[in-house]
Amino acid sequence: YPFGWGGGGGGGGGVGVGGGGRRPIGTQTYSGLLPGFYGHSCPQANDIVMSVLERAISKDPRMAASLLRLHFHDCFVQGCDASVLLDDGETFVSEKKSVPNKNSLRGFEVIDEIKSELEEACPETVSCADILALAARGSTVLSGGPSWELPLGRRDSRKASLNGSNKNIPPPNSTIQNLLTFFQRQGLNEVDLVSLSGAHTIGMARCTTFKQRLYNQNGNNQPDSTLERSYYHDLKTVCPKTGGDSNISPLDLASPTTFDNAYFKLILSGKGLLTSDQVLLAGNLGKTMQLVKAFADDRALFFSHFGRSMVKMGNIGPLTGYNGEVRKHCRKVNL
Ligand code: HEM
Ligand SMILES: [Ca+2]
Ligand SMILES: [Ca+2]
Repeated sequence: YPFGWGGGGGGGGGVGVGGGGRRPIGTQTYSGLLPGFYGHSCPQANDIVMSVLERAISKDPRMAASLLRLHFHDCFVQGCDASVLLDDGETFVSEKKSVPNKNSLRGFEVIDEIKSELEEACPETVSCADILALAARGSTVLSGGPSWELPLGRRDSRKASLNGSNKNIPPPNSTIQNLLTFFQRQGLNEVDLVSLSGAHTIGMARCTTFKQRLYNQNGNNQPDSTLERSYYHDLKTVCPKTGGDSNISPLDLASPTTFDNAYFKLILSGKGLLTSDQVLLAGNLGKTMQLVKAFADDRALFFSHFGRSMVKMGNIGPLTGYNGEVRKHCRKVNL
């Protein structure tokens, strides 16, 4: 697919920043969400999330990455409203069938397990959208990454958008300009782009998402010149010219299950896996190049920016108050 996951640029208008707006209050951004939202109604919510996560991640260390990614793929489509968790409905098609999501997103059973434990402890109280946000933070922490104060109170959508999912999630062969446009559409900037890309410090990617770099990056049957030689040869064994499309390779070959800043160090040595990783440096955009270097140099700096950007991403277009609902099952809307 010459333009990544289909859609490419274009469209998408209006999805994202809706409701809430973004009034600055001190250094925080106002979203209508509050860290203490379940303080009385379900004080044990985070503990329940963490205990399910601990079990799931010790059984499958990649699960932390998969859950972190779920929150991202939720927030970029209609805002952080758990739309990504819905199976096909009567009036909409599941986002699980979109090009970026199908045969790719994982972790739905873990979210179901968290939801069922929460329904037992605090019935009809904690939204699926908040579960995604809590699971993303918990997964980061359990992988050795930072924690942050997490605003809560998102409500769940009554619909999904297959089209929004195809249009709003950036493809892996994006240019730096492309990436910025996708992020700006969600109210996110260059700093957020670089810090949130640092999520690729954990997890895996399928051959199909980076094959073009190995065999035909610019339509000239040549590999991507920004790809380091020995890494290029290693990748070819995982991802042959024909077949093997669902073989997987770590996004951060140095520490694929540890949340650290190795991802940025690898980019500095030409070992970013996806085009979208390597262009943060090779795209020749001063601001993102400087940030890659700064984060490679200073893990604490990366961690503090990552937390801040995760809060910003988590504040995209939430449903609050009487909008939306608290689903009883994360895969379907309430009757
Ligand atoms: C900047 C634009 C981004 C692009 C183009 C991108 C693209 C991708 C692709 C192609 C994969 C591999 C999927 C597969 O092969 O099935 C992936 C995996 C992943 N992405 Fe991103 N991503 C981006 C940003 C983000 C953000 C903002 C986050 C979270 C904050 C994130 C978290 C992850 C994680 C943790 C994985 C590994 C998932 C797993 O192992 O199950 N990505 N990404
Ligand atoms: Ca959503
Ligand atoms: Ca790592």
